[in-house]
Amino acid sequence: MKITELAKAKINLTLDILGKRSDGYHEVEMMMQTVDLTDQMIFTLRQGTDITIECDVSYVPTDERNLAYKAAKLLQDRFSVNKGVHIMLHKKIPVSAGLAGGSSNAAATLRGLNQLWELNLTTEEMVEIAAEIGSDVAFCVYGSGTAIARGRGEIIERIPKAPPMTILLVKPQISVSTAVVYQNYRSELVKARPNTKAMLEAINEQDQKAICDNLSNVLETVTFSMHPEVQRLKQQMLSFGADGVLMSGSGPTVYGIVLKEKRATKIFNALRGFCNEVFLVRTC
Ligand SMILES: C[C@@](CO)(OP(=O)(O)O)[C@H](O)COP(=O)(O)OP(=O)(O)OC[C@H]1O[C@@H](n2ccc(N)nc2=O)[C@H](O)[C@@H]1O
Ligand SMILES: Nc1ncnc2c1ncn2[C@@H]1O[C@H](COP(=O)(O)OP(=O)(O)O)[C@@H](O)[C@H]1O
Repeated sequence: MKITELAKAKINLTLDILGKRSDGYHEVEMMMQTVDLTDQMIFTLRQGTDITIECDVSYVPTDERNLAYKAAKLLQDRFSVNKGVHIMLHKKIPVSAGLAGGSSNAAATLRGLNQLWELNLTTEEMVEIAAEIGSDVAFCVYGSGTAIARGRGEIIERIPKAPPMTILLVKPQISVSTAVVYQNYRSELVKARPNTKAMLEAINEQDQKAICDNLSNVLETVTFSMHPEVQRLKQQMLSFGADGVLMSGSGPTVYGIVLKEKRATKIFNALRGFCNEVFLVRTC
């Protein structure tokens, strides 16, 4: 028996930090949006209880460090499952990019194994389990759409879908650690905080221009100071004519919303001249 699931990347339309928590995490308020850059995952039932992972790119761990493995093991232990699985992961989402690739794989594993192992879990039950794997996994359980994430990211309020928009994603050839970025966050260095209410209104009214005007991420202050080339990339995308540009999550991916289709293709080609990893995607 085989189950196929698609794992979508996310971008943060807003990301605000409200304070530091006693558990070491940061209290966040962020608007999350899926885009149609997807990994494909194929789950095949195995005899015995082994969990094995195969991936078509060499730099993703295929052992217990893989978030998909963690999700499978958690389900197996929690529900005393005496079945195994082989997971084939076709990777398209750049790794350590601020696009929640690993989290989305973990969420797709919860959905896939819920079917393969016939666990009959509700979405809400999967969301609860997701929080034990990572802060971004809960949002990814829903598969697609727009939401506000609070707490350490695991409390999800689903909101109306953002309008369909063309997005350019650019992943610079550097690696940033989410933990290090959060550790180095200093609220006094933030000049303008996100206005979540204004962004919500913009989405409710399907006002693309207002969405572009309200993009905001307080973690830019940290990643830009560690890697000035990420800030330069943002400036470049704005000067090329993107309508709104923001770093996603802890970075280093920078995305641009381009409201005119023809202009998006032009900017895409210009960026491909000097960046390896550029993707033209849509909100979904
Ligand atoms: C910044 C964001 C924005 O969507 O995304 P990415 O850049 O990773 O895509 C998320 O908050 C990342 O979520 P995720 O990548 O799941 O984080 P986790 O594995 O739970 O935590 C990694 C580390 O980040 C820090 N962390 C994470 C979340 C949070 N609310 N406060 C924190 O301080 C902690 O130091 C933790 O050890
Ligand atoms: N299924 C997975 N896909 C990608 N990376 C994974 C996966 N499982 C674990 N990782 C590890 O998780 C880390 C963060 O990866 P990723 O989820 O792509 O980052 P981000 O949340 O910044 O988008 C990397 O060090 C990577 O090796």
